[in-house]
Amino acid sequence: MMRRRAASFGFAFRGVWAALRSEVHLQFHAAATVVTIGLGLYFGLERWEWVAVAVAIGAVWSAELVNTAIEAVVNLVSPEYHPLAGRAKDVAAGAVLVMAVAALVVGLLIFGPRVWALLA
Ligand SMILES: Nc1ncnc2c1ncn2[C@@H]1O[C@H](COP(=O)(O)OP(=O)(O)OP(=O)(O)O)[C@@H](O)[C@H]1O
Repeated sequence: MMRRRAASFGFAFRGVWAALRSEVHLQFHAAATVVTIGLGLYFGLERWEWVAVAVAIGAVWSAELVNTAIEAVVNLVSPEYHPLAGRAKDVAAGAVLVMAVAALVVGLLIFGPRVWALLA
């Protein structure tokens, strides 16, 4: 039982790693994550601000991973052109876009005033 659990974790980590290696978007998220955490440490964010940042980062990664999974399944089921295949990919990409915009808003609300104060 425990061994199966551990194996499932292993598959999940392998999935994150494989997606990270193949998906440029995820590499961008990784870079953005490092920069965001660095800025958070630099500005000494409050506890609730870290909560918002952590949720935003996790949600974007999660959406991008699900998008990557949907892309893979669509390519498997419909390697040739099909309007529904295109629709599925567009909608999955839309899910990432919505979350990325929400994360951007979180970032602007938390870091905006601090960066502004630094520059002003
Ligand atoms: N099988 C398909 N049938 C119809 N339209 C497709 C199909 N595959 C992809 N598309 C269209 O192309 C867009 C981009 O596809 P996809 O996300 O797979 O990227 P890609 O062009 O294959 O390469 P990459 O993922 O590296 O950017 C989709 O959002 C969709 O509009």
